Amino acid sequence: MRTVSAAETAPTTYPWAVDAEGLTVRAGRHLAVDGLDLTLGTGVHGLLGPNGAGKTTLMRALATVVKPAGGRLTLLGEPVGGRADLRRVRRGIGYLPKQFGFYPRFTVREFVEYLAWLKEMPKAEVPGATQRAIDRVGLTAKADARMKTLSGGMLRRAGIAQAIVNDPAVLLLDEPTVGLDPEQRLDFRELLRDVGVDSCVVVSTHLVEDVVAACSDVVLINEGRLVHQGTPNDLAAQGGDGDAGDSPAERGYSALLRKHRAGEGR
Ligand SMILES: Nc1ncnc2c1ncn2[C@@H]1O[C@H](COP(=O)(O)OP(=O)(O)OP(=O)(O)O)[C@@H](O)[C@H]1O
Repeated sequence: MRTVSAAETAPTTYPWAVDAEGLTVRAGRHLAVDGLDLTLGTGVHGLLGPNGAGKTTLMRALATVVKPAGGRLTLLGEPVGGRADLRRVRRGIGYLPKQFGFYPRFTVREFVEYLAWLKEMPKAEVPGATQRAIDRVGLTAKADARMKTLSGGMLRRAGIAQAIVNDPAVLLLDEPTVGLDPEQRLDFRELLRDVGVDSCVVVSTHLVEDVVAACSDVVLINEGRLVHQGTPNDLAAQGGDGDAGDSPAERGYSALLRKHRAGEGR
């Protein structure tokens, strides 16, 4: 039987899981998110953008790792920023950073359990939730292997397991498919679709094909601003024969960036 998480039983009185208006976020001294307007609800949102677009910085703000420098950000109905108490919001978030740390001598199970504890999950739920998360990412056979013995792709799957262990209402995955083999990427897309049925999933990636296959919504940002938001079909419809790319969606991506850069005078 599946345990119902706190995130699921919490009243959902907010229209959007993520609601940002004029959001600015600094990365060092640089304003990496620069006046972003964005609303995200239930579903799988693919976050696309060229190197340096601000994807990682945005993800860090959504994960409440970094506070906004300005504008408004509301997560799960709670305003973030200032002196807001973020504990309730954090219990509803799962986050896989691009680079994540771990104790190499921990087993996969210990690693996931430790993160479940940090997320303040009720103690009695932790073992079952940990096993379920490990099973969902296909690491059952490695549950008791030490983290330092895992391959790159397996490590990333352990990272995904800790991100989903609390059945988060908002799941943030920063380049989660790096290192996954083709079979694992297919399984991962299925997992995303599954989690996205009743949660808000945000996946940052450079792989346009992953977005087309697994996402219900595409968010394209450039220089910290929203360039386009729509379905994968909308994205594909933006491109033409003259645009760079091997697929309609890639050509749509190139066309939108080209128009955005021209509009900004670059
Ligand atoms: N610590 C920092 N100090 C100064 N500038 C930074 C810092 N971290 C990031 N930046 C700058 O902020 C901008 C956004 O970086 P960010 O990592 O959010 O982009 P990204 O879209 O995730 O890029 P990539 O696709 O290359 O991972 C870039 O111009 C980057 O150079």
